[in-house]
This record gives sequence, C-alpha cells and structure tokens, in this order.
Amino acid sequence: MELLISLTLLSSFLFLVYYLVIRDPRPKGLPPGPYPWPILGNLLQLGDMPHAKLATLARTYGDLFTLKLGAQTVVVASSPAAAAEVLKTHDRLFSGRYVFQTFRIKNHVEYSMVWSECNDYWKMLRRVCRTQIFSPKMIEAQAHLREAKVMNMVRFLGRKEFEGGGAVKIAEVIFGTLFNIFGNLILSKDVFDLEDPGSGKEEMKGLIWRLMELGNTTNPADYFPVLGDTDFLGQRKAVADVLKQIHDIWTVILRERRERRTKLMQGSDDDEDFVSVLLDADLDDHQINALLMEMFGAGTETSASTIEWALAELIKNPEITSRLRAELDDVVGPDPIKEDHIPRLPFLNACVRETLRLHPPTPLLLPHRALDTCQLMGYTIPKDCQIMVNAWAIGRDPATWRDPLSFSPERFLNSDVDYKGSHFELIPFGAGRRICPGLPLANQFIHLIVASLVHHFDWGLQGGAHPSSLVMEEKFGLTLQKDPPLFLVPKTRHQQTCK
Ligand code: HEM
Repeated sequence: MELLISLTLLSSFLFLVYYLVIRDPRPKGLPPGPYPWPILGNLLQLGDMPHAKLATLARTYGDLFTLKLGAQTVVVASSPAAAAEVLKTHDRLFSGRYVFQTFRIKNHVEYSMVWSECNDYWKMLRRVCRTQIFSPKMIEAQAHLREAKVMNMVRFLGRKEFEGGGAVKIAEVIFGTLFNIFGNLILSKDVFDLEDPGSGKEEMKGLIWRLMELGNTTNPADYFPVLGDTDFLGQRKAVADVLKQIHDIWTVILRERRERRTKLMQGSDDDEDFVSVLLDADLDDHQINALLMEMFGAGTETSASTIEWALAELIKNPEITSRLRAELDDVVGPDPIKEDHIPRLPFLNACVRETLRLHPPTPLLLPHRALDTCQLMGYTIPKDCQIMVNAWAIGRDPATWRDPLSFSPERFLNSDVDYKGSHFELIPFGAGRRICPGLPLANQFIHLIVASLVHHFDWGLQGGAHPSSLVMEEKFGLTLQKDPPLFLVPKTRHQQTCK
C-alpha cells in the first residue's frame, strides 16, 4: 500500500515537473521567442520599460517574436516590414482589441471607440470624427481657440518671469494648457486655471489624471485571466467610480446645452464646439459622454508628453534651438505664432517628427488582437492572440535610421517620411484602420505649443544647471510619472508679446 502511494506521488510530481517545467506551453507554429518560465512566462523580463526590453529581445529573436505573459500569448512586431504586415496587409484580421481587465466595465467597452471592436458603432464614431470633429474645415474653424489658449500660456509664463516667480513645473503648464484647449474645443469653456491650480476648475483634470494613473497600473488579471472577475485589487471598481463621476459632470453640461437649444427654438446653437456637432449628429448622452471622455484621456497625456520631450531635446541641443528660432524669427517675427504659419516652418516640423521618432508616447501602440487564426510572415497566429507593435523600437532601429539615438531633425528636411500612417518606419500614431483619429488635431497644437515655447522664451534649468545635465526619465514611454518633475526657468524673448 505504501509503495502504491509513493509511486502515485512520484508520478504526480514527475507529471507536474513535465507540465510546468519541461513541456513548451506555447502553441505550435508561432514565431520564436524566449523560453517562458512556468506560470509567470516571460513577465519578469519586462520591467519598467517593456518597449526597451522588447527591443532588446527583438535583436535575438527577430522582427516577429512570441512572449508568454502569464497565460497570455503575445506576438511582438519590431520592424517596419513586420508592422506593415500587421497594420496594412492583415489590417482587418489584426484590428481586434485586447481590452485591459481594468476597463472591462459594463456599458464602457460597448460605447468606447478605443476598446470596442471595429463594428458598426465604431465605424459610425470614426466617421463622425473624420468628417466632422477632425475634418479640415473644423480644424481650421477652431484654430483661433487653440491660438488664444496658447497665448494665455505665453502670457502666464511671461508674468512668472516679470514677477520674479522663478522656475515653473513645465509639465503642469503644458498639461493645463492642453486641458483648456480641449475644454474650449469640446464645450467652449476653460476647465483649468493656470494661475490657481487649486481652484474648483480642476475637477475634470483631476478625474482624467486619476483615470490615466489607474489605466497605467498593472492589473494581474491581464496575465492570469482566472483572476478576471474577482477584481481583487479593486482596480475595475476604482475606474468605474471615476467614470461615473466624469459621466455625472458631462450629464449636467449636456442637459444645459439641450435646454439652451430648446429655448433657442431652433434645435441648434451657435457654438462651434464638439458638443454642438455631436448633438447635431443625434448621439445620445451616453455616447457623447464616452467619446468626449476618451478624447480628453487619449489626447492630453500623449500630447503633453510629446511637447515636454520636444522641449527637453531642444534644451539639450542649443544649436538646434538656435536654428529653429532663426526659422521662427524669419517667418513669424516677434508676433504670436498662428497655425497658418505651420506649413511655412519646415524645421519646426522636422523637430516634431524627430521627437515622435525617439519618444512615441504610446511606444507599443494599443494592444491589437487576432480576430481569427491566420498566417503572418510564415507563422501561424492563433485566434485571440495579442499583437503588439513596437513603434519605439522601430523609430530607433539602426537598420533604418543613421545614428538612431541622436536628436537630429535635419534627417527629415529632405525626406517625405512622416507619421501619417503610410511610412512604417515612423508610426507613433499607428497605421491602418485603427490609426489615431485625433492625429490631425494633435498635429496642429503640438506644432503650435512647441513653436510658441521656443519662440517666446529662453529656457534655463532650475538652479542654473547646465543643459547637458538634463536627464529625462521615461516610464512606459511617458514623462508623466517622471520624478523629480522638470522645473524650467522662462526668460522672455519678445517682451511686447508676452505681456
Ligand atoms: C501626440 C499625440 C497622440 C499620439 C502619439 C497618439 C497615438 C495613438 C495611438 C498609437 C493609438 C492606437 C493606434 C492603434 O491601435 O494601433 C491611438 C488611438 C486613439 N487616439 Fe490617439 N494619439 C495622440 C493624440 C490623440 C488625440 C489628440 C486624440 C483625440 C482628441 C486621440 C484619440 C485617440 C482615440 C479615440 C484612439 C482610439 C482609436 C481606435 O481604437 O479606433 N489621440 N492614438
């Protein structure tokens, strides 16, 4: 009897060793990749900068490789050719989304453009964005709103200097400015007070910020789906609470707008903002809420990070800043910059392209998902496999870019390579059907803010430190969590304009 028990225990132990340690848990036919540990897979290999670690792994395993993140199988594309296969050749098949567990909230995914599948509802939202909200006509019509908010920022910074206010926390100024740009584009009002960040106006900003923080926090259930429904760390509930608070604020605003329209008796108002367009498009409150909230969420953090990186690179490279200023002085003179100057500022555009090449704010884009089992570059990708495209690695690939780590905007001066989705060596906004819909808008205000910050101010580091000592920390591709934050000292160049 004892022998039988011992034999049973031994064979169970050997089976477990085989199952957890020896057996290769990856489905057959997938691209190669590092060997996964039992249970955790390759999770411990990723660290704080997964895109950088994945770039290193691509050097060993190639343009297309497989990882096991807990129970998740993930395929990573790391070259322009592999990205084109995923986002162009097989665009439809890889257009599914892997929805992070934290966001699997009832009535959220269904209304979300970011998280829903490319279904009829998603197509309708994309059409509204393309033909109305981000149409060339709307972008042009709202230019004066963006210019006015950027001038508020310039004057605020000018006053800081005249008042001897010293260093400013630049991320906060940029973020607040973007928030007010969005507030005015969306609902014709400021939602942040640069002079007084503690005033009541910052409620929406605080909620969106909190939402982004929660979204950037790892949820173990993404790797171990068995934990999925338990929400044992309360992350899903925390997001649901914030979403509800945002929803309540919008609901009041929308009710007021509908009432005003009824009073005007013409079913419309004369506002030129997104709310007006969406009410005209007959979207209901829930749909409008979800779309506006996603615009704030998807548009502010990404754009703020890009602007902050551009400024940091320019501070570190004074000769490039001088060249940019010469262009601005030549084309704009001492006046405020307008959006219609942008097409005449090729070096500014080269600086923006170079910033997005080195610092794409969503370095792995958003996670795609295979809708069906399919062939990709000779490998078999199983249905529901998660696909990541490493835009960060692609932007720094020495096979594509000469001296890839140096900030050299000149490389773009005689090049037609841009980030609009047809050059797969530069895809900070993605490409194909899920390309960022906000690109035309982001393009405008990123150019406008970077140009204004450089045109109107000389920047120094806090404590008079030498620019070469500036080290920007990066986490998940963003500067947002940077610690300590970047404090800069503005020095006005055109006194008249900054008053
Ligand atoms: C520097 C600025 C920005 C960058 C680099 C950026 C980048 C991206 C990327 C990489 C994606 C995912 C593409 C994919 O799934 O392959 C995305 C999606 C999205 N972005 Fe942006 N974005 C920026 C600004 C904006 C702005 C200003 C808005 C709106 C006002 C916006 C709204 C969205 C939305 C709604 C999606 C989801 C689209 C979908 O899944 O169909 N983004 N963005």
